[in-house]
Amino acid sequence: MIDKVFNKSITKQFEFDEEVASVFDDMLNRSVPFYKEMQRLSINFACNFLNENDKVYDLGCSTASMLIELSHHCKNNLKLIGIDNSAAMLNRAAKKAKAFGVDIEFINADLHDVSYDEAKLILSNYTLQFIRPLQREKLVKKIYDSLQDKGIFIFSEKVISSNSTLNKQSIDEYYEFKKTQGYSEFEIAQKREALENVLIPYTEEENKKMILDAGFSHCETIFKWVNFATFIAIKK
Ligand SMILES: C[S@@+](CC[C@H](N)C(=O)[O-])C[C@H]1O[C@@H](n2cnc3c(N)ncnc32)[C@H](O)[C@@H]1O
Ligand SMILES: O=C(O)C(=O)C[C@]1(C(=O)O)C=C[C@@H](O)C=C1
Repeated sequence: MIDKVFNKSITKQFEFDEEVASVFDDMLNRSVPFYKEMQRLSINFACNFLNENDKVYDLGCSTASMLIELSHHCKNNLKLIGIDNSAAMLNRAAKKAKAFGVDIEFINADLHDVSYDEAKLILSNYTLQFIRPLQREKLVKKIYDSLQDKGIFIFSEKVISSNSTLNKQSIDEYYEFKKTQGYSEFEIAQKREALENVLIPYTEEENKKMILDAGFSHCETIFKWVNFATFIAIKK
């Protein structure tokens, strides 16, 4: 279904509710520049590290697009677990996984309340940005603690620039991108307002610092388009 959520005046902050879930795949494809390329690259990097029966978690899995793609491209059999606190998203995720014949365990819970034991790979795309900063640092520490030695954390985030001029130019560039994807200026403005204080982006440097502070030995940007970045972090 086509995303028309912000075609009307907003009455509340952005939420991953039934209305958003029902159009979410279209929303992400049209709102995140190079979303498919980010998936392709993340999966190629991830597969190099994965062995038979490794456990893979996707934190904030939404409709399970990433886990389904991963299962199609990795030659090894994997234990796939998707976690999300939106029941509306997980309903769709379960139907999609069934339709694609992919075995995924879904957990409907807050990311703070479940353990990701013995993970070889943890994925989290555009989700940490929705976690309050103090909680975010704690969650990243938990991710680090849950990973096996030599485990990998791949995550994507909307990012800001610490340079205010470049930051403004980046936002303008992003809104131009949204227009090319068919969103009107009204829709763009409505969504911007709904996301205020809900989506809290860090700079690329802040993201890397948070990762290294949690104990990871290495963190690298594997993809970036203006204000969207994908990182890979390695546990020694
Ligand atoms: C932008 S979406 C993620 C997109 C998805 N990773 C993908 O690439 O298709 C963020 C997801 O995180 C979930 N989420 C946000 N905060 C959460 C929390 N505290 N616990 C569990 N899930 C959360 C939302 O319900 C939503 O489905
Ligand atoms: O910042 C925006 O306006 C966006 O649309 C980006 C973004 C994201 O980065 O997650 C925000 C909310 C939706 O989950 C889809 C895309």
